[in-house]
Amino acid sequence: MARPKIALIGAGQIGGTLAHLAALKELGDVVLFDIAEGTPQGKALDIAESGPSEGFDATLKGTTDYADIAGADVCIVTAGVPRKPGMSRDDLLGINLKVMKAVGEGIRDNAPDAFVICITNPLDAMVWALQKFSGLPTNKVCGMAGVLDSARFRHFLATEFNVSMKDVTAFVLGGHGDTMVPCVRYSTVAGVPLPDLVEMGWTTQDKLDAIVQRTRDGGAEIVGLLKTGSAFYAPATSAIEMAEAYLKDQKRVLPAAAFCDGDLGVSDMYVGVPTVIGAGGIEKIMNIKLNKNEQEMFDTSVKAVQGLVEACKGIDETLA
Ligand SMILES: NC(=O)C1=CN([C@@H]2O[C@H](COP(=O)(O)OP(=O)(O)OC[C@H]3O[C@@H](n4cnc5c(N)ncnc54)[C@H](O)[C@@H]3O)[C@@H](O)[C@H]2O)C=CC1
Ligand SMILES: O=C([O-])CC(=O)C(=O)O
Repeated sequence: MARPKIALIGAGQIGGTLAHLAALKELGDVVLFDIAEGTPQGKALDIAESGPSEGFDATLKGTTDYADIAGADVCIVTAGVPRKPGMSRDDLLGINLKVMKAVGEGIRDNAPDAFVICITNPLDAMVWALQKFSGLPTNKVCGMAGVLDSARFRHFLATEFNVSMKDVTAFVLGGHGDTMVPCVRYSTVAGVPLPDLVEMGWTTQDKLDAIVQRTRDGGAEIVGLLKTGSAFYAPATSAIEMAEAYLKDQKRVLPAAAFCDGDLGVSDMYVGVPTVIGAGGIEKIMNIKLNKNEQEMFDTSVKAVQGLVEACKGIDETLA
């Protein structure tokens, strides 16, 4: 049977890392697409030349021609620009919206059956626009942010508790911005919720609050350190986890920016919610119950995303 085909739209920092990871894991044959002539070809050849040492047979092709993504099973979109220190993700909206239009049309015309994972920021508004521009079914278009934000939360928690990352679960919901909602009650160490761990004296409420805030600021922390761009290793790993769940029909329960149609009280927009990802794409949204405080934070986050969606409609009238 032919290997699955994975198209990576954008061959920058995340795109290159995605290609490397997809090849190392032999998830499928990789096509790297970018508008910068030479970049996708150079990265594809460089990674392919690591194949003999790593022992993978997956093929890699770099291209500036959308025709080469034809028939892709998965498309992961990182095309656009990242932020620099002093910028918010929302500052990227105008420039990246134009990129989403070109990418959406490219996917629509060449890979209409793909499962599409958008990474480009500001994430929730960009995935909303990408779905509109591509016209693909909403269950086949989603955004990656929650897996990354939850991984950051898990990393900070595991370090604080001095336990294995494997035993820490976490859910970060809402929009991928300053208003994201790390769900303390639904995050656990081996099933024991974080509030219980505070009661048990494993940490203090102040320390937990600081970890929640560090999680919210996780992207900005890396931007401040790198200075030339934003995080790319963990974002790529997170999207690969989602792509693998789809390709292997794993039915993984992962937070993703998914199209909500009344889910968690949200209608007609994309926002971070717990989902089940399998061969059907976003197969289910878990309509978890939020308490009053969580609901308030989630509503604030949804409102922030709604504002960005309205801004998109103001810029491109075909979206209105
Ligand atoms: N959702 C999330 O959790 C995260 C999102 N991001 C976002 O991901 C995006 C990509 O980040 P990086 O890979 O670090 O940026 P990068 O600048 O390294 O790569 C972006 C690539 O997109 C290409 N590009 C620009 N316009 C294009 C078009 N019309 N068609 C195809 N390719 C095009 C550029 O030539 C460049 O190679 C940024 O918007 C960033 O903010 C970054 C980290 C996490
Ligand atoms: O912070 C940024 O600009 C990139 C991003 O979304 C993240 O790393 O979470």
